[in-house]
Amino acid sequence: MSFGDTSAFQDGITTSSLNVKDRITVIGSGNWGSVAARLIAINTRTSPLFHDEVRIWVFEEILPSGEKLTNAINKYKENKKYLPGVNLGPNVVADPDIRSAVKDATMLVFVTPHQFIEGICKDLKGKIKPSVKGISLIKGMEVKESGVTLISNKIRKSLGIECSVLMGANIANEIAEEMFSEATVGYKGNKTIAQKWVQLFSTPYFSVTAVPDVEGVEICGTLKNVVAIAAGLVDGLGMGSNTKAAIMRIGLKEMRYLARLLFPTVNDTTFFESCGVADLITTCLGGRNRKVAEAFARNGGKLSFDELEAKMLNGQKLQGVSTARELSLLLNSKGWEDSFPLFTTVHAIATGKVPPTAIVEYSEHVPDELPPKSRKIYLSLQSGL
Ligand SMILES: NC(=O)c1ccc[n+]([C@@H]2O[C@H](COP(=O)([O-])OP(=O)(O)OC[C@H]3O[C@@H](n4cnc5c(N)ncnc54)[C@H](O)[C@@H]3O)[C@@H](O)[C@H]2O)c1
Ligand SMILES: O=P(O)(O)OC[C@H](O)CO
Repeated sequence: MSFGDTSAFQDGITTSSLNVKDRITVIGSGNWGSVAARLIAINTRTSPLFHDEVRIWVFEEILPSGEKLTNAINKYKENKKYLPGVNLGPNVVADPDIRSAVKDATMLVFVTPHQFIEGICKDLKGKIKPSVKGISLIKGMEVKESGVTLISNKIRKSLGIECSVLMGANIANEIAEEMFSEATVGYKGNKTIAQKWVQLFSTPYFSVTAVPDVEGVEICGTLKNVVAIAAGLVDGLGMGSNTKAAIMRIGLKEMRYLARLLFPTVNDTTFFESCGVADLITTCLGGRNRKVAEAFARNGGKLSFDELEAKMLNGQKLQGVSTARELSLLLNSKGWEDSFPLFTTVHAIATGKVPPTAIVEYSEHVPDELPPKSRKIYLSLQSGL
């Protein structure tokens, strides 16, 4: 049975075989969170596997109209701030209280900017039954002195629940407009729950496939945001398609190399799923990281990424700049900087240590093994750092 073929699931998972209907809560109501809730709500309205209602936890804020975002979502069935003009579905119910939002949920969908997951896990610790299943749509990671923690692993460890991931070439606004897209579920061990996630998300225009490589899927989604910053910089510098293609190729190579250093079990074939090369392409062509990086380069770095994010994204958050910072901590602590010139240069540019033009001023070489520390890889940072 093909995992992407949802019709076949009627044989695998039925209400009679499980005998319970799952209740879904989406944790996060930004741009992608709202679209994810909309996709899920389409399926819960029709599938006997799920309760009709989809709860969505909202980080409360006041709209320019003076209304609370939560009240506005419940009244208009629309997220006027993060997904204006799109009906979320009659069965989407917003709740600003995270503990009440997850009460009775059996399946939790985590979809917030990655910097907020620590606080969310603290709020939920001890409140979630171990039988609850989680899935993370969050593209990011946590780097501390103790090492790298992927967000799904943080959720697993903090809340003591199973956690899959869903990543892919998924610019949320396009999926809201029902343009055909693909996504990849990454799972560990439990195939049955992966099938259920596929069923929860799949629609005729959203084709989901599952692979047993949770780290591979998640690290692709996380690292491509840094490559998208590099792609936006070359756009802002007025360079052409060849340059951008070169950036994407080098970025993909660094993604693969780092993925294998951190998680040796990562499967090469994962890079050919939607979460890999397809997400890299769409983000470098049409994503927010690309867009803000282009503006950064056009301004010659005079406005910071934080300033541009606030000015251009109306509350939406970039993940690429913080991921570049986290990568820099990691690469520095491991002595791996020379092997990742693109990742390293993006961080140096974002922090103003070198100008945006530095993105094309290195000679690329990514060896198969860790290189000797003395190897000089790129030109710009020899003088810049
Ligand atoms: N937007 C996309 O096209 C897209 C597609 C695929 C994956 N993703 C990933 O999904 C994740 C969520 O992205 P998004 O687009 O839904 O969000 P977003 O960029 O629209 O972020 C804004 C969200 O952050 C919330 N927020 C602000 N301050 C907060 C706080 N202190 N605590 C908790 N929440 C707070 C806001 O209320 C809002 O819901 C990210 O990891 C992103 O990379 C996004
Ligand atoms: O808009 P971005 O750059 O955050 O990218 C959005 C998605 O991750 C694309 O799959």
